[in-house]
Amino acid sequence: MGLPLVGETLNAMTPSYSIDLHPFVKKRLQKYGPIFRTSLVGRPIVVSTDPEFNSYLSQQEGKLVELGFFDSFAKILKLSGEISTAGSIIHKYLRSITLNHFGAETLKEKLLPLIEKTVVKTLDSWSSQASVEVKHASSVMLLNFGAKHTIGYDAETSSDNFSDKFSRIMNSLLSFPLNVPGTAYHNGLKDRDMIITMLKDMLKKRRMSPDTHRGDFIDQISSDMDKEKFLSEDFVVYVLFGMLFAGFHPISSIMALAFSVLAEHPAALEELTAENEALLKNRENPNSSLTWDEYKSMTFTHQIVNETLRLGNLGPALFRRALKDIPVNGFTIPAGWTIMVLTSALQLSPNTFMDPLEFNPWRWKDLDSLVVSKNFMPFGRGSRQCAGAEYSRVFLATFLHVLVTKYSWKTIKAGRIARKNMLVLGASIHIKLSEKKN
Ligand code: HEM
Repeated sequence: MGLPLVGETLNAMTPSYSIDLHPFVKKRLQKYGPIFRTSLVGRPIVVSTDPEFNSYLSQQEGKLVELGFFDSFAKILKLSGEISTAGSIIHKYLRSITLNHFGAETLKEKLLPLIEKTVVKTLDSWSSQASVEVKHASSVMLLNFGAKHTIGYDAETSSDNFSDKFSRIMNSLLSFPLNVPGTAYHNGLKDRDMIITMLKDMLKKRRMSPDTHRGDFIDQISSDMDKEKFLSEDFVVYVLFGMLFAGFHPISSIMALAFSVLAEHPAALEELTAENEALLKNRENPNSSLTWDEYKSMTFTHQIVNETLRLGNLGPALFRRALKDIPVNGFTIPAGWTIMVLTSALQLSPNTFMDPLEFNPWRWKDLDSLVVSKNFMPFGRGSRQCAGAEYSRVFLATFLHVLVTKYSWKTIKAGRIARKNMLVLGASIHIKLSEKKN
């Protein structure tokens, strides 16, 4: 359990320059086996990489476990107890409103061409720059797109610069939770408060002019405030904040990682390009937008997305809180403890994925779907599975589609892949993008 108060936090936060599981986890798995305990940021925690126990827990939402967070995360992101219980009215509401605005139907009917347009415009601007830092530049694209469809934010006319503020909040999540002026954590809290104030103002404006229907997320949630008691002003603002936050960091990290792995695997890049160029060749009008059927048919592109999600392990753990004492393998997880379900250990397990650290998109052709469902869960599983999963997949596939059909790139500065701490992947890579000559 490490030292009093800090526990083993400092070990877990040490950066590691490999795509592999963080050494903090690896060492303890070797020493103690697939379930071990530790103490991080002041909390006693059980870490589980045991597929059977993890699978059992996923069926115990609301019975033995509920959503649990580190206190420091919860404080920055203003996560509240109200969303912890799976299946509660609040959880169901949040799930349904997210799917309503970012789920498969909306993607198919409305968002896909808008995503393509945004990617085309963004890559066009990247191609005029001498060097682009992919992680940051794609975060800006994703945040601005997500904010437009969540709160009607217009990055071109607004002076608020959401993307810089959110990047700083992200950094504060990676820092030691010391709330003293000058620290990244303190600055993150300040940026969060500024954004919360802006969101409050936006919500007030929408509430004052209910007739100007824009059909976005904030429109729906502000009109639902008249029907649902739990939608207080504070709660709605934190939901809006959470939606904006969810929409940029993981997808942009996967985009940065994709540039790295594709540059190192020319055969994969070649097959990806051939698949996407074939889509254009088979169209009556090569300039028409990507259709839903085309998106669904991009088999190899989906394999690239899966393999990058597997290696990237962007949601490397699910956090739960034990509601009761939970017996496991002759031990007891005491009620109130946090349980970290380490899905990343499964995604990098040689038992399922041969040579697990190898980027091998072809492996997905032969993997059994049942094995995949138990061992590959970048978006979680069960009743809490990510409501933005399809949106993320569509964004990633569309991004790759436009990238490889229109552009080639040179790596200017190879990003060192790093796990910035045991939970977060960093992959800063600088590229020069050039339009392909036909
Ligand atoms: C690559 C991108 C993403 C990854 C890897 C990811 C990962 C996850 C994971 C692992 C969970 C389950 C958490 C748990 O069980 O404790 C989750 C839940 C969730 N995600 Fe995502 N996410 C991504 C993008 C998004 C986006 C873009 C949105 C919004 C548009 C979003 C909205 C949500 C919501 C609302 C939930 C809660 C679902 C529920 O409790 O029913 N996510 N995400």
